Amino acid sequence: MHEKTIFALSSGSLPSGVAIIRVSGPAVADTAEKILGCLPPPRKATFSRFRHPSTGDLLDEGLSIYFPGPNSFTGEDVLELQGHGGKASVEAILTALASIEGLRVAEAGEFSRRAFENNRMDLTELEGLSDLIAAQTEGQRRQALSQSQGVLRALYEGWRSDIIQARALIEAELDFADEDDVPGSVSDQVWSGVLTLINQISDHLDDGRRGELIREGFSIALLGPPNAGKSSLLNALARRDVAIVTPQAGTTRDTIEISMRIGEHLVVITDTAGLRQTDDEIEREGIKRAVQAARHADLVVWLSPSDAPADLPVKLREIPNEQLLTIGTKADLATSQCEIVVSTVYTNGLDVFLRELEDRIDKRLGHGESAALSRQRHRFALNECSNCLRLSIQSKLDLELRSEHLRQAGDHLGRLTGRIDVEDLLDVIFSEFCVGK
Ligand SMILES: Nc1nc2c(ncn2[C@@H]2O[C@H](COP(=O)(O)OP(=O)(O)OP(=O)(O)O)[C@@H](O)[C@H]2O)c(=O)[nH]1
Repeated sequence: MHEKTIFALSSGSLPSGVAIIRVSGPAVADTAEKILGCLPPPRKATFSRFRHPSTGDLLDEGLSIYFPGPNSFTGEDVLELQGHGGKASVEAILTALASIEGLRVAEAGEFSRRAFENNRMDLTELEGLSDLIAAQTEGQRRQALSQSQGVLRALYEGWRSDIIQARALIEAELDFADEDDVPGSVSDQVWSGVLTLINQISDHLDDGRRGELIREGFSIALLGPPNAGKSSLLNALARRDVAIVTPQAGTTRDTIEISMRIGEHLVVITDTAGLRQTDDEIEREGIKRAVQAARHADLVVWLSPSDAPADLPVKLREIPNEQLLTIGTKADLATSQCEIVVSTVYTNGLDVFLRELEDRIDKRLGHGESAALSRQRHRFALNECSNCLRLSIQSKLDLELRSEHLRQAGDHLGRLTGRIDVEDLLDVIFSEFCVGK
């Protein structure tokens, strides 16, 4: 239980129609008495006048809602004041709250941190909540919402409890090994269960980074020879002049990125330097970066000008087919062999090109049909868990050692949901949150 009661503006930037100020902690009832004159009935929106606790001056009027702990967002007593969203109105209430003994302004993510500490949410649910607030696309919203509702928590806690149960059986076998009434074959069942679990974790990890790509953005690199029209295409997609376009070959030297939505997903598109042999040191560095961008991209679009078709250079031939899309550019100048052709001068073909991109992205990222891990942190913990499980099923090892590997595997999952040993992680995780959340 925290001694201090915290408060902050929890709604968005001001001015706004309505502003919500949230107060959480042991002094909520006292605060309500001082500001509202009484504690409102639990979980009922109540019309209230907000007054300064010492002068009695009317500051604003609106709704107040009291959520008694532990059934509140933070698990503590919570009071929400919904007033007018003017800067001065909000400032007056925040100042009045600050004048009350035992109250202080909340730090970024502090309400959520209290929710975690009071077992209202686990770490994956809180990360989902943080992603939900940051979500810009339908895909991100859907993924974040289901994560905040506990899809990953349920999955990982289920796996952890399977491991704990397996370990209990092994420990029993160790304890009663000398007694006749414990069948020696118990452990055979346990290890086949662990093997199933290893396969489930491996399927969950082997998802083409779907959840991470939905969250961070699917990356597309535009590559081609100089003057193929890469920067023109980037500008057409962005609908603004992001990159310099000139008739001079080799205009783009560095990589240029834009973020945009395609269909339901966030996409990061990178314009790159045209690929050619050159002695120019700066251009060579640009080309090196272009090749790197291609290797890291989830999809490479190769631009082949219709009036001077260009094959994919040798150094890019290792890119798998499903990660490559060749399009013909400058369709207004000549006929192209490519299935998809665009002209940025007459802006034709762009809709077909965008549809193709959307199809490919949807195929890779899906529509949130199954729970997907969404952070490197999850991947790391699951890999570690899986490694420990693999060690545990090695029959040549001592049973005690195998049980210890099981314990470690469970602990990696416990760390993932925040059930154990995460103090060092919390500052990093909650710093992602905004004040008031
Ligand atoms: N006719 C025609 N010209 C185009 C089209 N797209 C681009 N161009 C012209 O082609 C030239 C090169 O275009 P950029 O978009 O700079 O080509 P780039 O591939 O980025 O070129 P680098 O920076 O040299 O790699 C410019 O003069 C553009 O106006 C098109 O669809 N049709």
